[in-house]
Amino acid sequence: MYTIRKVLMKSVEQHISDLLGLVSTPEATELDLLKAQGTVLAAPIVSPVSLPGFDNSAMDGYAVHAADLAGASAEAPVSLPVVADIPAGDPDPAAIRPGLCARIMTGAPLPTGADAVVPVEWTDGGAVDVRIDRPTRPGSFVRRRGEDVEEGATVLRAGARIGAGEMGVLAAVGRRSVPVRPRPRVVVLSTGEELVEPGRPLGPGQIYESNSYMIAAAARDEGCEVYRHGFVGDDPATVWDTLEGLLVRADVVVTTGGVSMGVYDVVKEVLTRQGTVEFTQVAMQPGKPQGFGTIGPDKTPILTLPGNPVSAFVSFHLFVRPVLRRLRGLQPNPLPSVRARLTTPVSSPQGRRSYLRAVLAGPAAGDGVPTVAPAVRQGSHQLSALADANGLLVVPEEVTELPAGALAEVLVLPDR
Ligand SMILES: Nc1nc2c(c(=O)[nH]1)N[C@H]1C(S)=C(S)[C@@H](COP(=O)(O)OP(=O)(O)OC[C@H]3O[C@@H](n4cnc5c(N)ncnc54)[C@H](O)[C@@H]3O)O[C@H]1N2
Ligand code: MOO
Ligand SMILES: [Mg+2]
Repeated sequence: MYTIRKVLMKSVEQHISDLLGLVSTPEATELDLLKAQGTVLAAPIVSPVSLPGFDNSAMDGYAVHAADLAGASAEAPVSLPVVADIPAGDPDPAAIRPGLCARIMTGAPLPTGADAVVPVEWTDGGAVDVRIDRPTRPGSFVRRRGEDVEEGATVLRAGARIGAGEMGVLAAVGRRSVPVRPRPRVVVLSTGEELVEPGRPLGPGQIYESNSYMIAAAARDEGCEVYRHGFVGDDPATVWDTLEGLLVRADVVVTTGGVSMGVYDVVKEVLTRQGTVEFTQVAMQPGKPQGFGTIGPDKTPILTLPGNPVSAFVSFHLFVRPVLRRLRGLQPNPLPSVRARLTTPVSSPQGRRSYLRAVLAGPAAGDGVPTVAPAVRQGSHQLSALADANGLLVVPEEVTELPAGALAEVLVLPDR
């Protein structure tokens, strides 16, 4: 028997705010630098060293007293005796007296006395005596101690995401490990009796399971540690037992399928009984049926996404992503958005905000406005256009038609 209930749909914003109520940013943990990529700093990083740590040469050349080269020119080069060779890593180069110079390599400590470096290209390259054909100034091609980072300076703020640049800075100031928010552990489970693991033969009425792969990939792109359990059929006891068994691995559980109005919509059935998960309809397309709450003794947050693949994809980017960002220690910002000009007209249901898969491209006209081409196939089951889409075109609730040439908001999907 169907139980039919008219539900007032809630707004996308309200749903996001309800979901964010489920999670808070966890305690810090210390991670080895190599394992910290993609995590978020829990405390500012103060440098215990200066960068550079000592005055050193910016060029391969000669360490000189600038005053010795006054008046040097191509016609009247100055010749200086070369009294030392200073490679990078030289622990204690001898002082250079006026009238003398030393060969010096990039990164090598500037010897006491010398106040400038002359690049080898400005000389005859001599090893015993060197002829230099132009003057220089004190400080020329010298990298000063502390000119990049002063000892005691804050080099990274709390909340910074550790990417390649941050990694470089951390290593450069000598950090071996860093205090970060632990990577959220995301368990992904799909449901549906019709599903078959890719690679196996398909029977009549069956389809390949794709949601768990897609959602797991999206969560990994968000810096999470993902356990993709795959899928279970539509048996309520199996669904519950599987979920319960997975809780030890999860900071958050994401399911797909079984949340709509069907008599086999098992996720809704099982979790409604638990009483801690709420099922609702959001005024959007795709992605209308949504569920959220907590399960198990530790009140693990669970987000139940609709089973249609495109609905699950859009739900991830709108709803799961901000939750994961908060767990990671980032601001739970929505996807960035741009205004773009539509290449073809689109239509959208009254009262629901549409998110259409689209391809954003550079401006076609001289007005500098990017263009947005909505995919032709927009059904919630038609996932082919997901492969090319780099944006989600937003059509507001009250708008049912947008003509070609109209300006529209486009959410920018993360780079892959
Ligand atoms: N009478 C109504 N029927 C439906 C409504 C409604 O309001 N009234 N809503 C529709 C909308 S909108 C959506 S979205 C779907 C949501 O469905 P469920 O979350 O219950 O998901 P299922 O029924 O399990 O599956 C829907 C669809 O997606 C395919 N699917 C499911 N899981 C996967 C997977 N892991 N990989 C690939 N494909 C999957 C499944 O085979 C179905 O075709 O409900 C509408 N119905
Ligand atoms: O809302 Mo469903 O997610 O349109 O296909
Ligand atoms: Mg269903």
